[in-house]
Amino acid sequence: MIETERLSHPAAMEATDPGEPLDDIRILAVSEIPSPASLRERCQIDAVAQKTVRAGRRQIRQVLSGEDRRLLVVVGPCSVHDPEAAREYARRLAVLAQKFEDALLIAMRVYFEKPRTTVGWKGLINDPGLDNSCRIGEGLELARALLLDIARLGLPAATEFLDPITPEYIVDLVSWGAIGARTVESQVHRQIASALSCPVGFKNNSAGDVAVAIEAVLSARRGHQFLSHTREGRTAIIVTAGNPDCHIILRGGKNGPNYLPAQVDDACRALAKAGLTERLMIDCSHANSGKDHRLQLTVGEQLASRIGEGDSRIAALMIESHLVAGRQELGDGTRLCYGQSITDACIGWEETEQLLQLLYRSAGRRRSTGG
Ligand SMILES: O=C[C@H](O)[C@H](O)COP(=O)(O)O
Ligand SMILES: C=C(OP(=O)(O)O)C(=O)O
Repeated sequence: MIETERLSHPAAMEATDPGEPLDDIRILAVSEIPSPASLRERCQIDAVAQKTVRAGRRQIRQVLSGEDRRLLVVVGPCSVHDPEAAREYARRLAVLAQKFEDALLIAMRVYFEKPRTTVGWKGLINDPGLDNSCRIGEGLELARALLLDIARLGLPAATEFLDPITPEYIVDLVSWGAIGARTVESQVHRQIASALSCPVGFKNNSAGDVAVAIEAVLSARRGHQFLSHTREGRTAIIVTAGNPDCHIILRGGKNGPNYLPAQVDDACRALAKAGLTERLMIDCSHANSGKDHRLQLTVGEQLASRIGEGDSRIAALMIESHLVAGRQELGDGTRLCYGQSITDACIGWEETEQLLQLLYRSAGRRRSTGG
C-alpha cells in the first residue's frame, strides 16, 4: 500500500539522473578557520582587561536595574572598518568616560557585524579587507585584538551579536550586547542572548513593533537548550540559565521615531504588563533620526531635557558617532577619509563631546533630584 502511494507520486515518476548530487549544490568553497579556543589562546585577555569587563558589566547591570542612577551611554561608530581609527576614537572617549563618570556610564560602540536590509558590506569580521575577500578568520583576529586594546583603556565595549558562531571568539571582552531590529524576532538570537554573560539590549523591529522586543526579553530571560558549537569548534547541545540582564531599545520604525514621551509611556506600560522593569534605552540614531546624523543631536537634546526634568525611565541612550561627521561610500576601499563611517552617518567628534557634556549635566541634575 505504502509502496503504491510512493510510486504514484508525480515526483517519483520523473526521470532523474542517479548521479545528480543531493547536497553541496550551491556551496562554492569551504575553508576552516581556527577555533575560538585557539584565538583566545593567541590573544589572551589580561588582568586589566578582565577588570574592565567585570566592572563594565556590573555597572551596566546596576544602571539598567535602577540601582545605579547614572545614565548609560553607548556611543561610537556605526561600524568599525579601520581598527586604527577605532583605537584613536577609544583613546579620546576613555578620557571623556573618566571626566563624566559621576553622572554617565559610557561604553563604546564597537560594532563588527552589520545586518543588511538587502546586501552590502557586512562588517569588519566578515570582510576585513573591505574588498569582498571575506577573510573571516583575519576579521575575528582584528576584532579580538581591538577589543583587548579598548578594554586595556578601562573602557567597556558594546557590540551587536549577529552571527551565532561569533560570540565565543570575542564575548569575554564585551560588556554589553545588542540584538538588532532585523533579528529581534529570531529564536536563534534570543537563545544566544540567554547564553551571553553580559547585559543585552533588544531593539524594536524595523517596522516599529516594540512588543517583539519585550517578547525577546521574556524569551532570553529563560533557560534554553539548543545546538551550537563548543569553544573547541565541535557541535554541541548548549543548556543556558537565561539572562536576567536584558532590556529593550526604542530605535523608531517604518512609521517614524518612537522616542517621544507618549511612546515611552506606551512602551513602559507594556513592560509593566509583562512584569518587567520600566527602564529602557533610546537609540538617537536609526529610525529615530531618519538616519540623518544631524537629527541625532536634536533627538539627544530633547532626551537630555527630559532626563534633566527627572524622567527615570530613560536608563540609557545610544549614539552613532565617529571622528569625522557623516558617511562615505566604500567604493573600492582605496580612497577613504580617515575616521568617517562607511555604513550609517555618524555625528563627528566635536558634536559628540558637546552632546556628552549636555547629557552629563542633565543626568547629574536627575541624580541630584533623586530621579
Ligand atoms: O546600522 C547600520 C544599518 O542601519 C544597518 O546595518 C542596515 O543597513 P542597510 O539598510 O544600509 O543595509
Ligand atoms: C544595525 C543597527 O541598528 P538596528 O538594528 O536598529 O537597525 C545598529 O545599531 O548598528
